[in-house]
Amino acid sequence: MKSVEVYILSGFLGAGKTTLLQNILTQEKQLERKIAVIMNELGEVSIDSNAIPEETPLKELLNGCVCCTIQGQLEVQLENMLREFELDAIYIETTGVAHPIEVLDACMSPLFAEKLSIQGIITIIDANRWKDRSHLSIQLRKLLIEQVQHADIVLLNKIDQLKEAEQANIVSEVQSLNTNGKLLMTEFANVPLSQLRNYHVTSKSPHQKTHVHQHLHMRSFVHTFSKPIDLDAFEQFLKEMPDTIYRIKGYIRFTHSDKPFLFQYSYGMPLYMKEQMNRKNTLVFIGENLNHQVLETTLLQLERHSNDS
Ligand SMILES: Nc1nc2c(ncn2[C@@H]2O[C@H](COP(=O)(O)OP(=O)(O)OP(=O)(O)O)[C@@H](O)[C@H]2O)c(=O)[nH]1
Repeated sequence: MKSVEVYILSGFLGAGKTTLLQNILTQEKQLERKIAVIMNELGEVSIDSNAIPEETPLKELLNGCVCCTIQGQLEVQLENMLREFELDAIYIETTGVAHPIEVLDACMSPLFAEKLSIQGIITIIDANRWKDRSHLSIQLRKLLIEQVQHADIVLLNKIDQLKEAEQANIVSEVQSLNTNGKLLMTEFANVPLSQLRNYHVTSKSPHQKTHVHQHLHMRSFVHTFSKPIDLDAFEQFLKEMPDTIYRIKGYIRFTHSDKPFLFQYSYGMPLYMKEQMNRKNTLVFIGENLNHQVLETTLLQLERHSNDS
């Protein structure tokens, strides 16, 4: 029986893991390979799963991080995948705060020794965030560095947002942290599959098994609006919200349009994309030390204010 290739996609919140996965799936489809995806999200709802084509087998691990609280569930899902489908490869998209080595550990269970062939860890970095990482907490900086150090391939993404001189600096920083890995620079995670395949896991140096999240207090918060929101008021909310909210994603309906929008926010940058399908107006917030009560009250006020006439 041939073994199924496994790729682990790692990288901080909003770095471009889902964008990368979409690019990969398009290319894999052209090669007519049978692919499955395992997606792990910190929150209780998954927004990214809508980005995966319907014909691709998908298992979701929600409401916890695969590298600690739900490691056992990853093993179960891998087993289910192998039982249910004839596959060429499985891509595992980890949460933005996962420690890739612990995800690797879960895949290396003796249960799968003959069935899985672990191809490696692909870490994607948001080049801008990397440049400004001194603004992050020590724990987050440490996590970013470890995601780079343990990667077999590092994609330095969002280089469209960097000046050329900055690129050279970041390249040498990343190379000095990971001398064995391969470094590629990307825009919108655009990379030929041939550059990502045929990489085998190098022996990993031991790492301190710190449960980063316990120190980070990284939390997710989900809110569903029942009515449309005023765009200006929403943008004002984004400006005023705590800067420890690193990531927002979901669907939102505005008063000026009858179509919902897919909303993405990472590292201060909002992005709105009109959706054709009807979606529940649910946003997922991910951040450190989120005060759920304050956030809930503010969002309810925003909804009331948007609908006062
Ligand atoms: N300007 C720019 N934006 C990008 C690039 N790559 C991705 N993005 C945008 O960055 C945002 C986050 O990208 P995702 O692919 O969802 O990031 P992610 O790592 O899957 O995010 P999480 O799952 O929340 O951790 C989206 O709005 C993307 O369109 C890039 O190279 N340049």
